Amino acid sequence: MLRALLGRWRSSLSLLRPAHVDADRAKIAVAQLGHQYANKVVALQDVSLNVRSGEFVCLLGPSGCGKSTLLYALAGQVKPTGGTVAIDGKTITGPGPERLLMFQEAALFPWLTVRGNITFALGAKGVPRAERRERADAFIRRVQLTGFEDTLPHQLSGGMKMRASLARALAMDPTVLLMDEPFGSLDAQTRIHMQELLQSIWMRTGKTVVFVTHDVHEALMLGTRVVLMAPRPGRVVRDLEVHLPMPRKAEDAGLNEMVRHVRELLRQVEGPGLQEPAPRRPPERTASRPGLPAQGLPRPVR
Ligand SMILES: Nc1ncnc2c1ncn2[C@@H]1O[C@H](COP(=O)(O)OP(=O)(O)OP(=O)(O)O)[C@@H](O)[C@H]1O
Repeated sequence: MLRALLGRWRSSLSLLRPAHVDADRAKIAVAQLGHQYANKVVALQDVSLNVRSGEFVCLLGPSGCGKSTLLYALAGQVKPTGGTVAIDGKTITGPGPERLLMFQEAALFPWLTVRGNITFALGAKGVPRAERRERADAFIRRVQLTGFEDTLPHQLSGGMKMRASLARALAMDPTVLLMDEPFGSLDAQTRIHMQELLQSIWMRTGKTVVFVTHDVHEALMLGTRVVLMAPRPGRVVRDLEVHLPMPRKAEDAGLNEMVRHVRELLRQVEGPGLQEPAPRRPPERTASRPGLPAQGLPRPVR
């Protein structure tokens, strides 16, 4: 019995392997990235990370380890103080239409319906008026919101708002989707539902996704790769490929064994001196978020 359990544990952990991706084969190539904020906090130090096209990479780590700073540097919203980010071999200098950033807030225009939010975004992208409605409805179907096309955001639940936001993001057709704890404010059940939905959409569309989370289970449920980060200074400490088959189920035994193992790895890399809470963010960072219909639109440079 014990031998069987040990065997199963070993076999699921063998599905977690160090990642090695050459920069010249990468969709996203991050090289020796560093970022120091004006208050001298070193949010990132010497971060190098290569992401293949079509990978689902989860940035995982405790509060303050620089996950969001790295994500915003990929979006071109943070100008790093050192190093480079290249997309398809071209160094980025700011935001671009091939990358789209999604936040925890759904950021829908409150006066527009679900369909209206999407057709507005399609209009901004230059899609002809005649095509917008049909395309919007196709994405509404994809996120399972059929029947809510004419509903205003305040009439939707948190999960439904997030689905509408995801439909709008997909309608913009970026090749890279950058997601900053998008399901962080949802209840546990809705969160699992959203994870399953996102996974099935990712499997069909093959988008490159970089997804920030501090939830180990979420990272292993979704990621083909998990990048473990540690704070002060923010850095990458492990880069692991997850070879668990997809689609994954939240209660899958192999997944949950892996979760326990990665939690232990995180405990080791965090160390005793890192348990103190991270300094609070300055107010301007969050103040601009509520109600900000800002998918893909410039956010303040931090
Ligand atoms: N605008 C800013 N000005 C100064 N320091 C900042 C700013 N934004 C973040 N920081 C600091 O940079 C470090 C990394 O922050 P970041 O938000 O990137 O970490 P994180 O891992 O995403 O944290 P969390 O999980 O809490 O969102 C932290 O110490 C944070 O206090």
